[in-house]
Amino acid sequence: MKPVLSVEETLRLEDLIEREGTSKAALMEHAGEAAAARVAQYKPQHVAVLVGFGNNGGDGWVAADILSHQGIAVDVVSPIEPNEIKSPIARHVARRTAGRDVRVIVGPSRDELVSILSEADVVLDAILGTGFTGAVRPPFSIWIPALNELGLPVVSVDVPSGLNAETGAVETVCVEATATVTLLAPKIGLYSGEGPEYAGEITCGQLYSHLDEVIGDVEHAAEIVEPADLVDYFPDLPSNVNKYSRGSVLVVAGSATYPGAAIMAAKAAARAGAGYVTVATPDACANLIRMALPCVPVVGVPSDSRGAFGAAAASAVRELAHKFDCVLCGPGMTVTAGGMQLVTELLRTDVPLVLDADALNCMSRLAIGGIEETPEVYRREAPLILTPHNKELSRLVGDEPVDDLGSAIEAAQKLVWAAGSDNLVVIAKGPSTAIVGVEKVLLPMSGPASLATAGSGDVLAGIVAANIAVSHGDIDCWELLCSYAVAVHSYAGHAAAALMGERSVIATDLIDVLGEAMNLTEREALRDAGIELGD
Ligand SMILES: NC(=O)C1=CN([C@@H]2O[C@H](COP(=O)(O)OP(=O)(O)OC[C@H]3O[C@@H](n4cnc5c(N)ncnc54)[C@H](O)[C@@H]3O)[C@@H](O)[C@H]2O)[C@H](O)CC1
Ligand SMILES: [K+]
Repeated sequence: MKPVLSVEETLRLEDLIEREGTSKAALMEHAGEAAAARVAQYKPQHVAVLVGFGNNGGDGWVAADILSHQGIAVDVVSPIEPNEIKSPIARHVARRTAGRDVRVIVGPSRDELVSILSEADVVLDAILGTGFTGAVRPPFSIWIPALNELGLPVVSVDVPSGLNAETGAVETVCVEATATVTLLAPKIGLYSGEGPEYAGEITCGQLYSHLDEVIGDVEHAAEIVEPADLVDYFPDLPSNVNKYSRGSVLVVAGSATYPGAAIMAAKAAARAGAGYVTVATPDACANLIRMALPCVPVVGVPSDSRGAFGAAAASAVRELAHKFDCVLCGPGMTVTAGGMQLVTELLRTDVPLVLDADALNCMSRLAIGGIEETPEVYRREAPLILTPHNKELSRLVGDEPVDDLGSAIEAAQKLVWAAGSDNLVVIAKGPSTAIVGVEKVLLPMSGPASLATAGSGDVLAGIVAANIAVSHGDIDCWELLCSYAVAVHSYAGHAAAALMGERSVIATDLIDVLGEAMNLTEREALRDAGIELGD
């Protein structure tokens, strides 16, 4: 796993490295080398380097010098003369570079800038980095749209200029990078908010050779899950299993209004490897679900007058629950009094539990002002996995706003820290999904846009439940097991898009390609881990 840092954590890391004997000036030299190396991959003959007032600009000045030494024509565009730069380390490298074989243009008009940029094969964006806050001010508010309009390859240093490195927010304008060379460690804003849209391909500049020895001493906002991290999490299928010992899942879901959600969750659980899946659903929709799922036993439990779980459903489901390796509750169940009793009852069982969709909304009604105020309601010995999207997560924490990765992580941490259990994991779903446990925040491989379709969450919940059932509790890191499930869901999005076209994928397509998605996840993990693949 690769650490992802907040801005404050990055500054702390730089200080720590300085105490170990490597100065910030030396880091800037390495940052410039990393940026120049990334630009050189384009094999350019002419490069324009846009620099700002700060140390991000300093990295750009260093890179400009290196590129010109490689025989590349380099234009450096700066808002001020090198002598006027306030940061001593950036001023030093700017003066050094200006005295060498580069053309320096200070404070160009928009037209002059466009004509300089038009001569370049690649542009290096070293305008603003982690020191940037608020809305972009002139002259950069003029430079950035002019650059974007030209559509040239752009390599951004650390973060695309205009992107808030902490939140991923873009207030006004932001460089649309082809590639970003982030420094020391990726910044959380690259994965949050609008970061993924603007950053292009992200690579990390290795500025310090002993990083592994010090990075553990700085807290990190999150960690990126790499394919090789998942090698221990594939459910294998020994020949001596039977349908029960493979892993059994009870899907408590559906209502007369939303029977399809129960069908999709159950089918996904079966396709994701559970040997025995059963659905418990209100009587009112049981027959319809039976017809749709010939391989799955469907148990009807008492309905209320609207065809949702009724008051007597909770005890009927509790009797069933303890016979299964995992219970998934929520898809399509709607929020009713009977549903709330059902969720309360399931939380009290000792069976691993996945709560999704309206089970989460029922849970958030169990406490006013945030469920984390009453952790005894959801604190339990057995694993509990919550799979909220932003709105559901917001309701769980008393309607605190949750609108980007950072706020989702914060809200999820409130829940897991209040319960304080290793077995509680929140899969905070969004364009960038975070998996939040009491000690870890993991960022699994992010899924394609084809996953943004109704029912996609029901499929993910089924995959998670199946993997818990198949593991039989033999798991040392629930966050990684959840990352595996999210990776399979993402690969299903890719595989379904390849078959159906990205805009045409519907949730049932994801279920049909789950077998292929699991194979893809496994192959990628083995390849990343350097394990030989058979033919
Ligand atoms: N992480 C590392 O190991 C290293 C990082 N380096 C680079 O340093 C920058 C951070 O540098 P800093 O000087 O703190 O900030 P910036 O250059 O990002 O920007 C500061 C500069 O920008 C001006 N500014 C701030 N907000 C705005 C705005 N809204 N509009 C216009 N201008 C704005 C402000 O006035 C300052 O002058 C980091 O990203 C790395 O690239 C080092 O090289 C060392 C190694
Ligand atoms: K930048």
